[in-house]
Amino acid sequence: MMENIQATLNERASVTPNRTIKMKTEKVTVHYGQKQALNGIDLEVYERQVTALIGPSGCGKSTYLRCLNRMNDTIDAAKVAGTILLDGENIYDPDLDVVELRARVGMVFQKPNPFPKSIWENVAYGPKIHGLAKTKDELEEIVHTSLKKAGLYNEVKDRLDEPGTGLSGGQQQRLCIARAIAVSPEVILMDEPCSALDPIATATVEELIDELKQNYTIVIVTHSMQQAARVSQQTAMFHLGDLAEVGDTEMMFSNPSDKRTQDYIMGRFG
Ligand SMILES: Nc1ncnc2c1ncn2[C@@H]1O[C@H](COP(=O)(O)OP(=O)(O)OP(=O)(O)O)[C@@H](O)[C@H]1O
Repeated sequence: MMENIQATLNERASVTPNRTIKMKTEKVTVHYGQKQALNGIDLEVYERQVTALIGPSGCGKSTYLRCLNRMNDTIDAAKVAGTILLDGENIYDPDLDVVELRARVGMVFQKPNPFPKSIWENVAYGPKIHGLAKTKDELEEIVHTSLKKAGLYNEVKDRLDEPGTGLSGGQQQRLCIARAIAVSPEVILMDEPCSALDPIATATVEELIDELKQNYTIVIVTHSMQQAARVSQQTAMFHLGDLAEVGDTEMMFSNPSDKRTQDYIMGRFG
């Protein structure tokens, strides 16, 4: 396992780290009723980089991800406390519109979830409700560009009026990525985006994530150590609601300092 991850790291082109902070959380806690799921998370997410959240099942990765665009607000039992900043601005500021926030910080889920509408409508819906296009031509342009950026255009350009749900799983996930891109997000949150995909579709989505980081800040929850090593520049290891360790992905996998990270990467638990 470790040799494979090391080989993956060696294959990666070396990247100059960008240390512009896009999002920052301070002392973030989440309770579901009486149960505390996050115990005070301090983490910085860097602009135009991929941050991977790893850790054993139930450690709070998805809960943390949902903090970043206030998706926990949609769960009645969830109570979030602490500070969450986007470009230095508190995302709970009363002046900040939550619908606007979720356009700036988009989300792609584990299971591809296209709307039961045409491929075109799936992508056009967001720009329409956010009033991003003044004319039909502009809307058309956004749909085409988003599908291209999601690496799906060539496969669907002749059937844009067919249902999104008729695509393969991997295509559906790229359609969901196109839908997220269509509203010009700054950050894209991905919750195990490849877990329902086969290895070939997974490789396509991973390549896409690598390209997307040129324009977007990405935070991805993954159970796959290989995937974290392949796609991310920063890795955050969660354990029982704590942030066990965070650092440069290469450093985390080659020389983790926390025993919990070592054990997890070596496959001793989780
Ligand atoms: N809607 C909810 N209501 C109550 N408890 C929840 C809810 N969502 C998550 N939890 C609890 O919070 C803790 C963290 O869950 P979370 O889903 O964030 O972990 P995770 O690391 O993403 O897990 P997995 O890798 O299995 O998806 C778990 O104990 C879980 O049972």
